[in-house]
Amino acid sequence: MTTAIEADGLTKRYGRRTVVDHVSFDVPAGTVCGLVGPNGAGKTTVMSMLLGLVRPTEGHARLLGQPVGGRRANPVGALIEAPAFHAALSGRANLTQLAILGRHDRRAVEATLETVGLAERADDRYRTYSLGMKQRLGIAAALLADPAIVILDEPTNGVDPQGMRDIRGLIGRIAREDRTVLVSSHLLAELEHVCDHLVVLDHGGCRFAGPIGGLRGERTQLVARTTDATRLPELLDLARRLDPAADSDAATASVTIGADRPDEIAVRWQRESAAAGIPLAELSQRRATLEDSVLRLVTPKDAA
Ligand SMILES: Nc1ncnc2c1ncn2[C@@H]1O[C@H](COP(=O)(O)OP(=O)(O)OP(=O)(O)O)[C@@H](O)[C@H]1O
Repeated sequence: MTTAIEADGLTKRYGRRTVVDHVSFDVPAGTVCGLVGPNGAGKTTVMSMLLGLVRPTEGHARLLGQPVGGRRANPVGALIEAPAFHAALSGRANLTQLAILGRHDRRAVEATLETVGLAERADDRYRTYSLGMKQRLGIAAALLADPAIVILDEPTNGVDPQGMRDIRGLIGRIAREDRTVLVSSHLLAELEHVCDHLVVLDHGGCRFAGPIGGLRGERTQLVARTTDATRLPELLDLARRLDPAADSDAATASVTIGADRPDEIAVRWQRESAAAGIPLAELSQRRATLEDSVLRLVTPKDAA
């Protein structure tokens, strides 16, 4: 399988601060890869290095085998930060200007307007567009040169739920056109249904990189509910002996733990709760969601 994006030890320091720390990952051609992590994790900086906009302090990147920042232009289109369009011009006029400036085929304007679902509103002024439409026009601009790789930085940021769904659908369509998409978000739930691959960043470091199946449903969780909410702290103490990352939820008087061997852990937990005299109403198993799995990889805010 061809590798579309190759990050090899990418590192960025600003003064003494390391904001991206030896990040390495490969994205196979034709896949959608999500780049996720909390605010400030380093997503934009990694994307900027892949685009040659920021020079790595160490490490290097290749796009379809070509070094980033080398002599040959990289086959990449991007939406990074807010797209800069002329408010008084229509979507079509804005794209046409960009096509002229970039010496792209003018027919690409109509094709990309279709792809991003803006053909019907193409003659309306940019300033009348919703945030979701503005982002889609930004994606259209990224597609003008017919790039093999598309890099989108937080394209759904601030967009309403319908707009988000439109953008997710669009990302799927772009990938089906045989392109590789790298898309970032601090909200995994937004991306999990469109991504094949995932790169998880936290405090500049790479916590996971690979096919999403490697994370999804990796662990089972046990949820125990007590009928006596005053005993919840004790139940949590017991749970933390089995899984230091166990967490409690006061609203449901329940405690959740991750368990690789759920049956064995359930028996132990039941026995120890009974010995401590904590009444359990329910002990159930559920598959950890992808978000649960990713949250386990990133440092909680209060521990940062
Ligand atoms: N030019 C710069 N000079 C100094 N520090 C910078 C610069 N650019 C980014 N940083 C810092 O690097 C860290 C990572 O920033 P980056 O924008 O890459 O994170 P992010 O994951 O994209 O965050 P967000 O989700 O908030 O956009 C932040 O702490 C940021 O303040």
